[in-house]
Order: sequence, then structure tokens, then C-alpha cells
Amino acid sequence: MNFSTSLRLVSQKLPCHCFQSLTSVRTSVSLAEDPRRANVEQRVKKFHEIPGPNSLPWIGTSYLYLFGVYSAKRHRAAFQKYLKYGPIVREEIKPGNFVVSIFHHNDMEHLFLSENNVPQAQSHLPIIELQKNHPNALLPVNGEDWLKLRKEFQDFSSPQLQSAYLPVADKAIKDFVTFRTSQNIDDFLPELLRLSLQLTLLAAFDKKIDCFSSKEMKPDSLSSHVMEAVLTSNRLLCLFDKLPSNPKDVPSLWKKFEKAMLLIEKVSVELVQEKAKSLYQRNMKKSESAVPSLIEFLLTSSNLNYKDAVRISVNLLLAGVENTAYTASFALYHLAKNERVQNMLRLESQRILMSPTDPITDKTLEDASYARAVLKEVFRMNPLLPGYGRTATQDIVLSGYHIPKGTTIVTENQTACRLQKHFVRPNDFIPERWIKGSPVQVKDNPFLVLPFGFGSRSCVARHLAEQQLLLLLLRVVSSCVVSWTSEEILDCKNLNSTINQPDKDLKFTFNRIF
Ligand code: HEM
Repeated sequence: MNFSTSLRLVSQKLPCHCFQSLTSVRTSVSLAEDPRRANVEQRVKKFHEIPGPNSLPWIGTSYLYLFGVYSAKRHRAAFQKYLKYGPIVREEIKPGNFVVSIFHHNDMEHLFLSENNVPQAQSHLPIIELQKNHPNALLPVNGEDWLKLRKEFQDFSSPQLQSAYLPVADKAIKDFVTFRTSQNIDDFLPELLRLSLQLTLLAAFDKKIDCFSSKEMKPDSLSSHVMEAVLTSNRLLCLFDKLPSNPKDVPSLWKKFEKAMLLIEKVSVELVQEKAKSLYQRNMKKSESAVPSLIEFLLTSSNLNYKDAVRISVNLLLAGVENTAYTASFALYHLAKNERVQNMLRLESQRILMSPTDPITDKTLEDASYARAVLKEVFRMNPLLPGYGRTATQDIVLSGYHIPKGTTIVTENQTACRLQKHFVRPNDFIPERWIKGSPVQVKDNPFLVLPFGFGSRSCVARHLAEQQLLLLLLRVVSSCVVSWTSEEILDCKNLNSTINQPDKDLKFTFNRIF
């Protein structure tokens, strides 16, 4: 047995993170410094040795999707690959274009911790093209320009903003539960999308619009236009990513995208101007109103100008409508399907709220430990993103394989969260896993359940979104029993989107108990 073989065997017995740190430290040593380099090289397996499906000339592995060998649902396709190839899979999506999928939390941790400060946003090419066509439009930026802006709006979810915003968010959600759950609605998703838009307009722009008024429910209202534009832009951004050619080569889709994005930009300009005007009238002083919106914070920050504020606003509108609505959809579904959990949550709401009409305060939310566990379990089972794509910014070793700089690496968090080796009864909805001291409590691994992303590109509105979802859960169970009236199981679909959305109409009934 030679030196390298024995080391390989030892490393196989070591936990994966020990192996990675060993190999990554070793591989960073140059040949000049270490004459044993030839042996060291052998310990790290080659990129082409990573298991994965066969690639064909001209079409790579795309035939596997075209012929339905792999499910059209990303998380299901990922599971198929995991079962066949194991915790690391290499795929040549198009000739010369490799994607490596990883399923082990140690690999995920290693990847995230090794990335530099400026991970590039995917889907940015169409925005660059749009900016060329419309040089004066204030569109989202990428790279270093993005980093500069991002540093300024990191505070969106600050505890102060959350506290200040809580009463208005609670009122909007309470009204929503009172009035919208009593309607006979075929599909509840558009309702949740409208609610998210209303809450985003409120928190980000201090704009009070009742998105459920008869005026706003009309197709030509401001909220209907913004909603439509956000859905269209996000769908097409994702679709353009998959196209082999420039997005402008498909003129009919390009026109739709252009129209939708420019509408979002126009609305952002108007919202920022409106706020800037009212601030000017108050001599650019911070608002004395109870709810200092994000946009006010941006406009009064000395490091940003009006144009920056608009670019950020476009981002907020694009991200602030679907994300919370889809998470809320799955949260209500799991409550509806799990009577025991719903009852436990109701008991908690009765304990922390004296009466269902009482306002929910910071203290109420602090005490809502079961509601938090419910939310965490929703994020485990139905995260917004199946995983995260990163371009390796340097050579990296994952699961013992060398991966060259520039390779696309995808962390398959959703699939990893459904593996027996990570969670007992992985397909059951058990919030108690997340409750301290519970007999089924699991060790929380921060790189497995990662609903808001990681690092500098992670969600700016995390705490605000969690607050909205907790409010919704508590308000629903304290006044209704929610049931799922369809025979079908709700799953995610993500064919035309990078994000997971419900794959069926949301068939809920809400029976009032208060
Ligand atoms: C449950 C609700 C939400 C979830 C699960 C969620 C999750 C995420 C995730 C996974 C990312 C991307 C992270 C990455 O690529 O590494 C993200 C980015 C972002 N989210 Fe959220 N989000 C939610 C709600 C919101 C809301 C309500 C807003 C705005 C009002 C918002 C604003 C943003 C923005 C602006 C970004 C881009 C950040 C950047 O590129 O700098 N999100 N979110």
C-alpha cells in the first residue's frame, strides 16, 4: 500500500469536512514548495471522475430532460440523480458547460464559506441588454455596483424597522384574514400574492394601498398592473437564462419582458419621487411617522442618491411579491393537512394572545416558539429555492473531487432536506424537530435549511418576511380552521421559474371559529 492509497483510505473514514480541509490545504501547496506534489495530486480525484449521466455530442445531457428521463420538477430530478450517482454529480448540460450538484451539507458549507464577496446574480444578461436599449432606465445592477448598493440597504430588516412596522402589518393581515377567508375562492394563490404586494408596498415605500378594494381588484388598477409585471418579468428572466441565444432573438418574449420591466421601473420612480417630495417638504428630515419605510431610510442616507434608491426599489418589487406568497401557500397547506399541528398552533395562539382581536406585539412573536418551528419546517419541506447556484471563484475540492474555477456548482438543499440520513421521517411535517428539548429535536445544520440564501447575496428582507408569515399563521389559526379540500397533494413546480411555486390551485376552506 503506497502513501497516497493509505491516506485515501484514512480520509474515507474521516468526516467529510476533515477530508476537505486536508485536501484543500494540501492542494494549495505549490510544486516548488512540495516535491511530494505528485502523490498529493493523486489523493484528489479528477473532475472528469465525478459520477454523472452520459453526455452526447451536440446536445450534452439535455436529452434526459427532453425524453422525460428526469422529472421536469427540479427537486425530483435532483433526487433521481442523487439515488443513481450519490452525493456529488457532474452533468454536461450543454457541450462544454458543466454543472456539479452537491447534496452533502459539508460540501455546501465548504462552498459557501469559500466564495468571495460578490457572487454574480444569475439572470442578469437580459437586464444588461435592457439597459443598453434604455440607457436612462434605472435598472438593477450587478457586480461591484450591486455591492455598493447592497451595503446601504442591508438594514431593511433591522429590529427597529420590524418593530415600527409590526402594527401596520398586523392590521393589514388581520383585515385580510377577516375579509378574504370568508369569500368562496377557487384558488387562494392570487389572494396571497396581492397580500404580499400590499405588505411590500407598505414596508418598502410606506405606500398604503388596499389591494383588495373593488378599485384595485380591477385588471387595470395599479396593483393588478404591478402584479402582472412582476410575474412576467420573473418568469421571463428565468426563461431567458435557459435560452442558448440572446434574449432579443425571441422578439415576442423580449417585448413582453421589456414592457413589464419598464412598468416596474416607472412605478418605482413614481414611488421614490413621491417619498422624496414629501421628505423635501419636511426639509429632508427623517419621518416622524411611526413607520419609517425603507425608501425613506435610503433617501436620507448620505451615501445614496435618488437613482440608487430607484434601482433598489425595482429589486424590492421584483423580489417582494412572489417569495412570501409561495411560502405562505405551503405553510397553510401543511397546517390544513396536519390537524394535530394546526391544533397545537391554535393552543399557542390562545396562550400568547389574550383575545384573537388583540394586537400582536414584539413580545407575542417572541413567545410564538411553536409558530417559529412550524415556519422552519415549512422551509425544510418547501423552500423557496430548490438550491443555490454558484460559479466557483477558485479551484475547490468537494467530496474529494477537484472542481476547476468557473464551474457552476448547485447546492441541492431541498433534496438534501428530504434524505433519511439528514432527517428522520423526512417527508412528514413535524415542527417539533425544531423545538428545544423535544424528544425529536434535530441538530440544526445551518447549511441544510437555508431558506434565505447565504452570504452577501442573501435575502435583505428575511426578518420582515418571517414576521409577516408568523403574523399570518397566528391570525389564521386564532380565527379559523383551515382545511384542504382537494384530493391532490400539493407539490412545487419550477419549470418556468427558478423559484418553487405551488403546482396546483390552492383549494382551501376557512371555517370561522371566532
Ligand atoms: C418567505 C419569504 C422570502 C424568502 C424565502 C426569500 C428568499 C430569498 C432568497 C433565497 C434570495 C436569494 C439569495 C441568494 O441568491 O443567495 C432572496 C433575495 C432577495 N430578497 Fe428575499 N425572500 C423572501 C421575501 C422577500 C421580501 C418580502 C422582499 C422584499 C420586500 C425580498 C427581497 C429580496 C431582495 C431585494 C433580494 C436580492 C438581494 C440581493 O441580490 O442583494 N425578499 N430572497
